[in-house]
Amino acid sequence: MKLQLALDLVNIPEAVEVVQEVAEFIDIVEIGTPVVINEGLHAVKELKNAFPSLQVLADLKIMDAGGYEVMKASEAGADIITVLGVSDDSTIKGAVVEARKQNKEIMVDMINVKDMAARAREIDALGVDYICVHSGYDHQAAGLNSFQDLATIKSVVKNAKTAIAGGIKLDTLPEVISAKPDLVIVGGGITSQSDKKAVAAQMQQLIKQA
Ligand SMILES: O=C(CO)[C@H](O)[C@H](O)COP(=O)(O)O
Repeated sequence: MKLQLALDLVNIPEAVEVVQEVAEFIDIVEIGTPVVINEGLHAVKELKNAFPSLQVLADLKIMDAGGYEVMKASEAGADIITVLGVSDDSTIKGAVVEARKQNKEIMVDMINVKDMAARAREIDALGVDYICVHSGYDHQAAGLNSFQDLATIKSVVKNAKTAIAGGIKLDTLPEVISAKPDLVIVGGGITSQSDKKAVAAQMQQLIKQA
């Protein structure tokens, strides 16, 4: 099981500063959608240059033109690129084809997918690398989480790795770990803490014990 740090509410220098603090406890650093909107794919390039030993995920949440957008993120140095599960199969297929050419990975974000089991089965058959259940900020504000969705996709996905994101904190991490995803994604659960290093270290320890 791996730990991914999601960076959403920072600029590039702040992102570098946060990762410096917690790099030894994480496997993947995510350049969040708001960071890409504010800073462009340049943020991916800067973070990959600063931390070459970490995998960098570009959270583009691609909805169309999968091949082209994966190509651009790959050029910037992304190792993993996100595509939305609600997008058309042709978009996901295009993303996978381009990722294979560039030796990169595709994560499908299942945010707002209505029939989780049926869509996860279809997406798994498209050859993606990760399928991620996700309660975004708007769902979190409504008190939702993705714990049940994780169990649902785990029961149908045969090939892809499974991931979970959305509002995971130190106190909810044990419940997440007990469902055995391949990847846990944490943003505010680390970045909003005053001692980010201590929290990331505890999270890594819980994951390693699992
Ligand atoms: O993609 C995102 C929002 O759309 C976030 O990166 C993801 O939800 C993880 O952050 P947090 O743990 O703060 O919810």
